[in-house]
Amino acid sequence: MRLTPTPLAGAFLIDIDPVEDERGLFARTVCADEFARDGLVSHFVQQSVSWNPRAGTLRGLHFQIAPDQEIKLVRVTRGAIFDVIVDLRPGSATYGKAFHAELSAENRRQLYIPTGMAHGFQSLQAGTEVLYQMSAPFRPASARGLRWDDAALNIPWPPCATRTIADNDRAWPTLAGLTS
Ligand SMILES: Cc1cn([C@H]2C[C@H](O)[C@@H](COP(=O)(O)OP(=O)(O)O[C@H]3O[C@@H](C)C(=O)[C@@H](O)[C@H]3O)O2)c(=O)[nH]c1=O
Repeated sequence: MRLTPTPLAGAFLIDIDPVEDERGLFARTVCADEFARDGLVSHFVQQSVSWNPRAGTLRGLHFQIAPDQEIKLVRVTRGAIFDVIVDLRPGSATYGKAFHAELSAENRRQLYIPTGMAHGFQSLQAGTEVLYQMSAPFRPASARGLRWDDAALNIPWPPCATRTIADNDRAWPTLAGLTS
């Protein structure tokens, strides 16, 4: 596995180191020892799947507040996403900054998201399936969101003919609104 730090401290892109032969490939996707070397946790308490039949489906930006803040490990098992995180850690040198990466079934890339970040994605292909592992259980009372199109975040969402977004995701506050 190759762990590459992102500009947002504590967030990593994780790529596999495949061993290939005539049958295909084999590769580790989580390793407690390798994760621990870079300070990553590998104990997750929930795993969830997100199915997106249409391209242009946008989910997010989501996070949970204390005491239910969660680490997420995200990968795509079918299709592709434009995956986004935003640093919401008070006092962080990159507070309010966004980072994005393309995760796909083809590139098998994972994004490790530490606590204190909002997360969202846009599906880039019809029939995209996203698999999450989470370090803390889902608690509806702690679930919060941030506006995906807040101009202050300057996220270069890929253009698409039709965007599918849930009403609650259209109604989250902007970054300025989160702190006021
Ligand atoms: C997130 C979540 C939702 N649910 C339920 C609540 C609701 O009835 C239904 C759909 O929930 P949502 O509309 O919040 O699903 P969705 O908008 O796909 O939420 C997800 O968005 C991405 C961006 C993330 O980062 C995830 O952690 C998660 O927040 O599933 C769970 O049971 N467990 C969970 O972990």
